[in-house]
Amino acid sequence: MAPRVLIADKMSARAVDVLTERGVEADVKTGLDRDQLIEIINDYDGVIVRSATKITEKVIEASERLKVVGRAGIGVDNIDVKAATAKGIIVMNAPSGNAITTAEHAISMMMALARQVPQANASTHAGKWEKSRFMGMEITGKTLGIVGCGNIGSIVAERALGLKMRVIAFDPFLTDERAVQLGVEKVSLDDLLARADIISLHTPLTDKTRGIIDAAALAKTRKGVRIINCARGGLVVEADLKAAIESGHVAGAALDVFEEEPAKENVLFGMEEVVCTPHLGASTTEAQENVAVQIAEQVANYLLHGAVANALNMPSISADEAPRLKPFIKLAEQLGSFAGQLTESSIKGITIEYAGDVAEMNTKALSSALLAGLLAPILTEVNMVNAPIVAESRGMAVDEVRQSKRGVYDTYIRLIVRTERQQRSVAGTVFSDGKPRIIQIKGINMEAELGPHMLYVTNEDKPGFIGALGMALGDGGINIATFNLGRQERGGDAIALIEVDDTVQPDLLAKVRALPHVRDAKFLTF
Ligand SMILES: NC(=O)C1=CN([C@@H]2O[C@H](COP(=O)(O)OP(=O)(O)OC[C@H]3O[C@@H](n4cnc5c(N)ncnc54)[C@H](O)[C@@H]3O)[C@@H](O)[C@H]2O)C=CC1
Ligand SMILES: O=C(O)C(=O)COP(=O)(O)O
Repeated sequence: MAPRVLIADKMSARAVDVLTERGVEADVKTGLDRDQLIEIINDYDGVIVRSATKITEKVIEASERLKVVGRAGIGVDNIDVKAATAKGIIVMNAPSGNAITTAEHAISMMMALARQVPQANASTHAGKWEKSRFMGMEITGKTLGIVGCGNIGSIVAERALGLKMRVIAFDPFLTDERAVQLGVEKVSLDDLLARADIISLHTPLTDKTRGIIDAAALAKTRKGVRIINCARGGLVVEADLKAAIESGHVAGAALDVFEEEPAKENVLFGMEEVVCTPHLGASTTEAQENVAVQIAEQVANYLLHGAVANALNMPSISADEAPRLKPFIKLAEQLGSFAGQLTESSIKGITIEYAGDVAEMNTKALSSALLAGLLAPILTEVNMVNAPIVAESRGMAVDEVRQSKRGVYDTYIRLIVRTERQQRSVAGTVFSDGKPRIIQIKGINMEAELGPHMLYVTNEDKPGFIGALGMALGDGGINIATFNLGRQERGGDAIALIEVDDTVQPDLLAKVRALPHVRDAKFLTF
């Protein structure tokens, strides 16, 4: 059955074209309220939104089928990424398609502020010809302070330098090299506030950036400063900005985004010094086409091929590597699951060894799959998306080791699990048939393919064990599909990994455990 995607906000029709061309069913239903969305969300494998539709925890909770939320744009503050992660739903955005357009809007806003274009326009249309009322500010030689010098902030910086401005930037993650490359001066926030003639905000809205321009920050700015916000409402405390404009300290502000959107009312509305647009930053034909195509391609690639790009809660897997990675993801999951089902005490830490070709693959994705397999038997609601966070929150140390080929196998993954009581290891490989095999357990070599029902027996290598086990299973009505044996040395520790056709019930398992030479027996499912 073809995957189905809901397009819940108005966007370029190219999104539908791209999805349908690739064999994904697309429905466009915009303007749904929360309850309407909850009612239909179960009909879809994916949903694509812009900033209007809120993908809240309630929507996520209601969705049993949803696998991916796509954002046709950058900011994902309308999506509960945490709730999606917990449920294994990938959240992806289109991080570059509207950056230029948004940067251009910030520059337009700066020009509009400097020359009071909107006010002069309204006045002229009204037939007033107020030539002496609109005295502007020349931009050349002025200092632009950019808060948040990422994708958009960098483009604004480049454009502003072209306008012969001096550009200073505050961004804790901006490297010295990047600042030099861009031609901006890296400064502290206080320095920026003290020196900038114009301040333009380009950070996401986070706990750290919320209210970054408040009364205290404004008090540190130069008299006559102008503020531009084309990032997110909430970065500027609107009431504080209003007060600073009224006092004459701030000369003007240009706002594309507001604390509450859609902004039908706002404390800043009606102020002569304030230029507003209704969240138009990304609204050009070019940008809208870019983000619609990009997100539709990403969502389709994920639903059809398991390729992951620009996800906020999952390592990337390219469309090229997805098919090659697939059997190794299965192997990693199986290794994790095998160890997880055997582990009875809390896991202190694990080491994942990637040897040979697999060491050159996307080990981040493989480790996520392995952790999901490992934690799934212990915890509910764990998956490849949230497993690394779950492991971290449980204080589980995860070490990755990459090494060149060792031993007879070209490539293999070995998992070592350390619990309070013991250390356990299991290794596997993928054969040329694309099927994963377990090749070593506790250092004992074997070659076993895991089926849905497996019996794992540890025993002493003594004559009679195999016959007794076969009899016990036969008496219990259990058919053996495959039988894999391995031992440390003659007469030493031995293991048997047996695929059976049905569930081995606890009473039969107890009988197997009671057989001579058996140390332990576990029934495992995959
Ligand atoms: N008005 C509109 O229509 C649009 C608004 N946006 C918004 O623009 C914002 C920036 O987008 P991008 O440049 O693509 O994001 P980005 O992630 O490339 O850049 C954000 C930058 O902010 C920096 N940053 C994070 N915390 C900071 C802090 N506490 N102080 C200073 N800098 C900090 C980061 O290091 C990063 O360099 C986002 O909030 C996005 O939602 C994006 C597109 C359209
Ligand atoms: O991409 C972003 O972050 C934006 O803010 C653009 O929002 P929009 O898609 O125009 O509702």
